[in-house]
Amino acid sequence: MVERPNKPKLVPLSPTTATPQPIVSFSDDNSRVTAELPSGESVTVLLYGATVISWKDAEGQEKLWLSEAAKLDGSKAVRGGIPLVFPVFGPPSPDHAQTAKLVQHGFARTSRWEFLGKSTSESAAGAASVKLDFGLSSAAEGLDPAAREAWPFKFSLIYSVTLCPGSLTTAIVATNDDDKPFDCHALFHTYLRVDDISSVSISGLDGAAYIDKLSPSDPNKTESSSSVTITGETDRVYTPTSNEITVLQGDKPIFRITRDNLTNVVVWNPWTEKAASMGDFAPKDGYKNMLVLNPGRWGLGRLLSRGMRLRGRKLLAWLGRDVCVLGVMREVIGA
Ligand SMILES: O=P(O)(O)OC[C@H]1O[C@@H](O)[C@H](O)[C@@H](O)[C@@H]1O
Repeated sequence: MVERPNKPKLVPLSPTTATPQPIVSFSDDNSRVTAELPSGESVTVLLYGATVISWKDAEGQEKLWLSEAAKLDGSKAVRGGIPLVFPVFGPPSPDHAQTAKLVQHGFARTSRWEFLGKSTSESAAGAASVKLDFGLSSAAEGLDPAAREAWPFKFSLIYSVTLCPGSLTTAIVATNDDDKPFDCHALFHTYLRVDDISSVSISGLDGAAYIDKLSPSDPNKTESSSSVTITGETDRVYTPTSNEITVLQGDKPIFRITRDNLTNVVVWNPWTEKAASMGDFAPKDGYKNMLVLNPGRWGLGRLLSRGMRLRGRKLLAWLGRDVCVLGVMREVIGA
């Protein structure tokens, strides 16, 4: 090689001051995906159920409650974090033929999802965020085998978990790939971690109609309090008028949950006896440190088949409702 005395210097291909990027890593035999932001926040998702099992803030503080006895080996739905509820919420009703054979809360939380990839973005202020996408469909190998028989529809789901400095967003898009319509529910069963349930209150439910699942003889009620507190077993399905609810610990807002296209919010705390009866709930007084809020859609969520969607455009316009796709459903958690 000939040496040239005035050889030009190599120009670096990328600037040496590149902005730090989120790091995405896999662990436990590729069964978990963790994303970490340069600012310190992190989220971990188990492919089983696409269950978010950890979300930490920039200081490393865990924001979600996860039972110490939760099964993380794919043998049971995870007790804690954010299990996904689809296509049925609660015990299926024997009166609804389509979902009657499903198990409580459906199969999304007990199926192994596929990791579809990550995308990163940067805000104008330079803050990096990361989106993790997961997929499950009727053709997927990971679909809970019992589900195919119990709910024989062609469908596909894309679930996205976006971590930003100060917030976590979950969104799901459900599509009917079948030639017949189906009804479905979809909820994010979110176990929020709180310091002490006795000083927690929830605002944003004032005036909301709700179904009190613990009062089957008289279930239809209206929330009269602007500050709902939890003082015993609670299991209610709210239809709030506001898209934002705030969870406060004392006077301090600790979670602000914004819903987009999600009609309902379930408020659940098992309290002493129910917690004691659940084998995977530990410690038994863990109910003092958790509040389950499930933003989601309970009630009619009818997805039309592909053919009907095409044929039905005019009809849908006439009905004035977009029932083609369940839509993007999102909860943003962050204080
Ligand atoms: O024990 P699972 O199936 O996870 O359900 C826990 C709770 O989930 C809540 O969302 C329901 O409203 C409760 O009725 C139910 O007990």
